[in-house]
Amino acid sequence: MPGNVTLNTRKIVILGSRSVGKSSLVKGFIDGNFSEAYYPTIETTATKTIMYNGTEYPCEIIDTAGQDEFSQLKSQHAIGIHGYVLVYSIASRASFNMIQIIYDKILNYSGLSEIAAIIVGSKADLNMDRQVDSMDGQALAQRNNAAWIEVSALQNRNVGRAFELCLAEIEKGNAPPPSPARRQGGCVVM
Ligand SMILES: Nc1nc2c(ncn2[C@@H]2O[C@H](COP(=O)(O)OP(=O)(O)OP(=O)(O)O)[C@@H](O)[C@H]2O)c(=O)[nH]1
Repeated sequence: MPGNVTLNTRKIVILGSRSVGKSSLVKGFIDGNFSEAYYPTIETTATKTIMYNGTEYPCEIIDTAGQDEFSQLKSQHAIGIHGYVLVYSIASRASFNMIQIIYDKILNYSGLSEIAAIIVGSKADLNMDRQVDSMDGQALAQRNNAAWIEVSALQNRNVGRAFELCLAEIEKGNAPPPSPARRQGGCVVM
């Protein structure tokens, strides 16, 4: 939304293996709809305002093409991004294994030691076909200091919550420094 960028605008990127339900998650969040049809994504950006702690954050949500271990992270997915939604399907162990690979690629590319991220187990309605225990998802998130949630776009379960938690992760990192600013040798340590 160029022209409408405010100080509060946050950029969020959705990454994960092909067909895990990234677009369905975004669509469910933006307009509350779900479709059985599968159209591989090239890349789209949606915008929606998320309320957090009484403040409105206009969010640019970038839905990407699915990744595999050989995909190169694009610079626009690693630079200038406030938060990440990393999606695997609870019915696909391979998609779960991709999360750490993607996470490490982001750190490598950006040079950051930590990012604001939520790890999302999608298709939670497919419990009969589950290949990833909730405990495994939680442990992965804990290891990477990320939030975690299971969602179902089909059942419209936890869809909005996933984005709110992502924003919470972003704003945790944006917390104002403890005041007064610590001074060392006359310099303010930022
Ligand atoms: N059962 C179930 N199916 C889902 C859910 N979310 C998405 N799907 C289905 O999974 C397929 C892939 O969904 P997409 O949202 O297109 O997946 P994607 O991750 O955006 O795919 P790429 O664009 O290839 O990366 C579609 O057939 C969806 O209907 C869900 O919560 N439950």
